[in-house]
Amino acid sequence: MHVRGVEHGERALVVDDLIATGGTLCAAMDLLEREGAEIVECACVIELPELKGRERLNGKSLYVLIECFESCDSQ
Ligand SMILES: O=P(O)(O)OC[C@H]1O[C@H](OP(=O)(O)OP(=O)(O)O)[C@H](O)[C@@H]1O
Ligand SMILES: Nc1ncnc2[nH]cnc12
Repeated sequence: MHVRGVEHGERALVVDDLIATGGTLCAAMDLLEREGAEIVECACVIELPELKGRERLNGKSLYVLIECFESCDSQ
């Protein structure tokens, strides 16, 4: 991942298509925070709640459109 053009104190919304373990969102937040951004919220289209990615976000607000449980896979 690569960050450019982030100014200290800027407010950031981190958007990804999917949250599974939360590793990707955490890495993105770490990178932005190191550049001085303030993460306001995260948003994803799909959450796989059973992988508990939300718990890795240090209490950061996460908005999702669809929660997909393992039982969704076969439907
Ligand atoms: O919450 P995590 O466990 O980090 O997983 C979520 C990430 O996994 C997928 O990307 P992937 O690395 O599979 O590649 P992609 O960008 O090609 O979709 C997805 O697009 C998220 O970015
Ligand atoms: N467990 C998972 N299922 C589907 N897509 C993914 N992308 C990253 N982890 C995934």
